[in-house]
Amino acid sequence: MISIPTVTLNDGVSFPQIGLGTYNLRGADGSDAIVAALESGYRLLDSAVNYENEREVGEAVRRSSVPRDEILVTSKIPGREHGRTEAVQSIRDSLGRLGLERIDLHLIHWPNPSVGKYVDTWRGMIEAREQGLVRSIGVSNFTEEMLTELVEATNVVPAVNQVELHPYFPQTALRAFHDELGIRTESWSPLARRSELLSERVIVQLAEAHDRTPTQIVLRWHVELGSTAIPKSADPARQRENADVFGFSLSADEVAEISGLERGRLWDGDPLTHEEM
Ligand SMILES: NC(=O)C1=CN([C@@H]2O[C@H](COP(=O)(O)OP(=O)(O)OC[C@H]3O[C@@H](n4cnc5c(N)ncnc54)[C@H](OP(=O)(O)O)[C@@H]3O)[C@@H](O)[C@H]2O)C=CC1
Ligand SMILES: O=C(O)C(=O)[C@@H](O)[C@H](O)C(=O)CO
Repeated sequence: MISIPTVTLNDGVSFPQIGLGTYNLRGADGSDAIVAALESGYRLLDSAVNYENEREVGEAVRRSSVPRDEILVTSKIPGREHGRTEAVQSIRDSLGRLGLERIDLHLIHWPNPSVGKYVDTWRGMIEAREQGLVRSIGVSNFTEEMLTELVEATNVVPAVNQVELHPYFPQTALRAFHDELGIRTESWSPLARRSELLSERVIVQLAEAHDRTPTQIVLRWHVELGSTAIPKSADPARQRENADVFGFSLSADEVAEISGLERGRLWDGDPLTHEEM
């Protein structure tokens, strides 16, 4: 079994350096895939109300041989459930679907600035944490300005900001801001959804030099940046490949070479304009 090292979040919780994305893992196959990941060493699962797979995630947690306390389950509040009381209710509903007594990390999925309720939603998340419904609270797709607004309004710094991050979009400025505030960066679509990234010359050459796969080079780059990547794979062998990135390292020059692939967001996911309900 692979042992995935952890870091400590700003609320004292131990947080794995690699987790499993679960977007599109649904039904019996989805649940089997999540069990396989837990059995091979994954301890962090990333779900959301909008993935419509909280039942499968909860079932996988119960079916696996891993003790519940060792697993961190993440879910996210969708845009249509923004607001202070709505957030608490959304979390209760997620708990019901998951069949769990506590969610380990809960995030605001998208800020949806035109709706104007993310600060109230954050207040609801703080209440949910006080009520013991969730352990850690954080956000996703938040900009520097939005993070500042949350902290100024509530004095509570999110534990995590989960954002689009891969070698085509390294998020250098936002990561530096996270470091200043003590927010853990989490990378969504860390493999750029298996686009041409994995056949980029620099990635293939580094894979040959380190006797690793291109995917492992990309995921080790996330580790070197200090961001928790949550690659999604339905395949147990690829899940193991993705988690097995702690037996080698990349030099600062190699990290910089990979970051040189920067060209911007791959999808239309600018949180100032992209909204999801
Ligand atoms: N907060 C947010 O707004 C967002 C959050 N997310 C989260 O981030 C997670 C990961 O992002 P996602 O968009 O799924 O994309 P990823 O970058 O994780 O890429 C997933 C794709 O890569 C393939 N893949 C995985 N491992 C390998 C491998 N070793 N070799 C070759 N191909 C591989 C998968 O196929 P296969 O399954 O067949 O292995 C799948 O097609 C999501 O599942 C979700 O949990 C994603 C988007 C937005
Ligand atoms: O996967 C997620 O968490 C999302 O927010 C997705 O909706 C993502 O933005 C997407 O797949 C857009 O096509």
